[in-house]
Amino acid sequence: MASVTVRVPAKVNLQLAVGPVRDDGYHDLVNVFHAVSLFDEVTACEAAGPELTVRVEGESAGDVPTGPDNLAVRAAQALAERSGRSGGAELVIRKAIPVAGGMAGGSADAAGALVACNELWRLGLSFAELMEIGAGIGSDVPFALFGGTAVGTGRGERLTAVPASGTFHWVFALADGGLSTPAVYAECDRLRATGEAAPAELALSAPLAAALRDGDAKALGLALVNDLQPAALSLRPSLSRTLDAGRGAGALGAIVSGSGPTCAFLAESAAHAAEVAAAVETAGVCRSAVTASGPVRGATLAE
Ligand SMILES: C[C@](O)(CO)[C@H](O)COP(=O)(O)OP(=O)(O)OC[C@H]1O[C@@H](n2ccc(N)nc2=O)[C@H](O)[C@@H]1O
Ligand SMILES: Nc1ncnc2c1ncn2[C@@H]1O[C@H](COP(=O)(O)OP(=O)(O)OP(=O)(O)O)[C@@H](O)[C@H]1O
Repeated sequence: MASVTVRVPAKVNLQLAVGPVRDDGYHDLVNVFHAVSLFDEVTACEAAGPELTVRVEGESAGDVPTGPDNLAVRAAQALAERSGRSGGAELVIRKAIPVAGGMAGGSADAAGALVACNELWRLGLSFAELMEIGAGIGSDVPFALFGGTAVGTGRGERLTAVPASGTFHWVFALADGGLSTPAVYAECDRLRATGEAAPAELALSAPLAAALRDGDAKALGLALVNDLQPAALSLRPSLSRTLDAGRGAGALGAIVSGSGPTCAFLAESAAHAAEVAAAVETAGVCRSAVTASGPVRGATLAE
């Protein structure tokens, strides 16, 4: 039976500037996404009937819904509706991206399902059409298709590539349990309403853009900024110990990834990343630590 497999990267946010809450409940952002080499794999298999089913494999499979709420199923459903084809497929997700970890794992699976089903069903939709359908599923989905390093405006779905040179080496400290993205945005609003946090300027950071252009990891480490970090720390105070452990191990930058609770550390080299990972694991401040590099391509058909 025919099947198509797509590999999709996780993201870390290098700059996450969050504006005031909008009437539709979303926040306007200046969101610099960076795709890293931590991948989920989505396989779409031909099915006999018109049903869309999903199976999830991997350590954290138990935390992922396997019904119509699964973001990969929702994406395949939206693709079927948009193309007028009543699609049937069995989706298999091999999960390596932490669930509810601030690394857009669910969005990656949605992007993977769009690319895989577009191919399996021979729909021939364009990249731009897949991006548009993806934006209807979640704000982070278009970037999982786009990949590389890019700035997202609006709610994060309007993307422009950001020039970057070289490879950056990362460590991700994975936490036990996740954080809810809406809850972290709501906490950010609350902290601002009480004066405990100040709203950011919605502009691409010039030092960050220069560091990316020059491939300067030291400068990039200093320029990392996440407006959701105070909110994630407020909801999960123990993350400050995780960040401190990475800084203590000589990381060039330490930041909560998106809405958290994963913490991201920038290292000087692959060897330095392995040292930082070992140090944060030994400090006992995370479930485990993994190394990765970026930027990498967005959702890509496997050979
Ligand atoms: C934190 C980030 O991961 C950074 O890239 C994203 O902004 C979140 O993107 P996502 O998980 O794809 O989020 P969505 O599924 O679009 O929205 C989930 C919820 O997050 C909040 N949300 C999301 C994006 C945004 N620009 N403003 C928001 O306030 C809203 O409460 C929304 O109901
Ligand atoms: N395929 C999927 N993989 C992971 N979670 C999924 C999936 N489909 C639905 N979900 C639900 O979405 C919630 C958020 O999952 P996800 O892993 O995308 O969070 P996240 O990485 O914090 O997202 P983001 O960084 O985009 O805010 C999970 O708690 C889970 O219930």
